[in-house]
Amino acid sequence: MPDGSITATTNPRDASIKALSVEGVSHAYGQRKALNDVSFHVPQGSFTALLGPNGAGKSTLFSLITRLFNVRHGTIRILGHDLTREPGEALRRLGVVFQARTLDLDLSISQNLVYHAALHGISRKPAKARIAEILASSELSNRLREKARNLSGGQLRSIEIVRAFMHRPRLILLDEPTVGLDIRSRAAILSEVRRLVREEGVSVLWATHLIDEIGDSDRVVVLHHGQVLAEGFVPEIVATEGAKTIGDAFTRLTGIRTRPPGPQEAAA
Ligand SMILES: Nc1ncnc2c1ncn2[C@@H]1O[C@H](COP(=O)(O)OP(=O)(O)OP(=O)(O)O)[C@@H](O)[C@H]1O
Repeated sequence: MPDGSITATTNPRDASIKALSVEGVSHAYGQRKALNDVSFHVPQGSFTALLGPNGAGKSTLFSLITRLFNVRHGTIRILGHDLTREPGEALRRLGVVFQARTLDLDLSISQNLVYHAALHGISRKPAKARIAEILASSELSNRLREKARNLSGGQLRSIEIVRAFMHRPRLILLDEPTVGLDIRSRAAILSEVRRLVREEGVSVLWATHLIDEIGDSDRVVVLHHGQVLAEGFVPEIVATEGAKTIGDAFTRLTGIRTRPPGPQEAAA
């Protein structure tokens, strides 16, 4: 029996079991090292930002956690379940929002969500109840019969987030979910995910290269050139770096100057 699996099964709320633990993970594309001995964790019930510039290795890491790639060096555990030794147990506790859009635009919003729920063994009635629960305070609850192609980019992303939450996973990965969205949609999506973290006690790993998406009480993992340069709550990282803000700390760690949102991101 793998380490931690008995405790994880009998007491999933045990805080000593991490929602995600990544230990000594490396990955290379041929000669190019994308991840180099990466270790960090996501505590249960936390919003953890994986902060890194383009090419840092965020998508590679997500490909390993979702098992698109095999973990060849190191160990990844989801709620104590080793991804290599117990892939079924690990993956059924996981929800994912990939960077690329993945809804079927010719199906209705409801059909997209009910179909996904069916893949997780959830039948139509409980699936519809779950959709209503997640979308209780959203205007999208009145548009479930519309084709997905009628929605804006931000609304499509919101539905992908609902879809990731449908089967009540304990850990959700979001790979740069606000890329290409205007500033208002970005803020709406971020606050919706934060609400679900609070209300459902789910754990989130939110990959981003945008400093302004990080809140003062978030945990942050700074990834650069495939290596973890810092991990901790924002005030800890800021203090350790002798910085004033998390943006400042990021610049000290990586040598990269942060910039305000670009024109598309800023357009309301
Ligand atoms: N299929 C691939 N073949 C070769 N090199 C790759 C491949 N995919 C990624 N890389 C390289 O691995 C490194 C990490 O890339 P990765 O896409 O994981 O970073 P990222 O942080 O997700 O960046 P982005 O935000 O641009 O997607 C980069 O140097 C990238 O060029």
